[in-house]
Amino acid sequence: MAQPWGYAEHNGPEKWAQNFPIANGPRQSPIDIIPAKASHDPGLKPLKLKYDPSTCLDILNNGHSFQVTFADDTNSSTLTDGPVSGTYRLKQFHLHWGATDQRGSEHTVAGVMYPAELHLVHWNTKYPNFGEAAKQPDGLAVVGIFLKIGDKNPSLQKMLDVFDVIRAKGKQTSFPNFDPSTLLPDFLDYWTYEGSLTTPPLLESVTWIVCKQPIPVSSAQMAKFRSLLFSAEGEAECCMVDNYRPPQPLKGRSVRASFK
Ligand SMILES: NS(=O)(=O)c1c(F)c(F)c(S(=O)(=O)CCO)c(N[C@H]2CCc3ccccc32)c1F
Ligand SMILES: [Zn+2]
Repeated sequence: MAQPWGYAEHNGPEKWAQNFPIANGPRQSPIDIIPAKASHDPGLKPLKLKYDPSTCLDILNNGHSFQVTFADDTNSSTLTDGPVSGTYRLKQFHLHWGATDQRGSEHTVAGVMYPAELHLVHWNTKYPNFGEAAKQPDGLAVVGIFLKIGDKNPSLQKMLDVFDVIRAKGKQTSFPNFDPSTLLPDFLDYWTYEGSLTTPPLLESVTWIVCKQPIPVSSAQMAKFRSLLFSAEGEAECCMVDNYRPPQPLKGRSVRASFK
């Protein structure tokens, strides 16, 4: 069985290529986004995100992040337009963050790291399900939203309020009627490029849509994110921090901007 991957010295991003050789592939994520080098594409449509809170199911500590999972058996919560064609269904969202407020995002902007980055993972409904879509070059679309230290975020607080129940790996609790629209920035200007999952299996099936405008999070809320554990109950406690992959080589890819 492949050695379980993680973010520690012995099983972290520098070691992933041993079990997942695609880690050195041509369209890996994340990347450093250099705004001056991104080309404005007037053909890019505004992002259309339609989320139905009744599709929200539960929140889980999966040992790599926390993820909020959605019912994806109908087109109730979808991403359309933007850089994609067709309809992509919301599967889950999760977060990456650092051990301090100075690091934690996966994408960087001209080398600047944010304290955290939210990912809303969607799959292309031209394929039968997430697993099949994840194997296709146009199978997934992930919306990335940066978190920036500022005011307390009441929407993030709704998740933080149940963190005591999901502190250890494998813990899950129902999380009904959460509206992910409340996590979106006011303006949905974005950069987009062809990339991959940023965790194993690192599949090169993601159209990345990274929003320029961050959402606020307080430093106290960031500290609460760091109270989660990578470890399961009964194991030596290991704080869930620095669960981010660093930027990967662009390898000739272009980054387009939806804005001037
Ligand atoms: N940054 S990212 O958007 O590339 C990305 C992650 F970074 C990440 F951690 C996860 S995960 O499910 O929390 C753990 C790995 O499976 C997923 N989850 C995806 C990958 C595999 C899978 C299977 C079912 C549902 C969601 C996912 C993910 F798409
Ligand atoms: Zn992610």
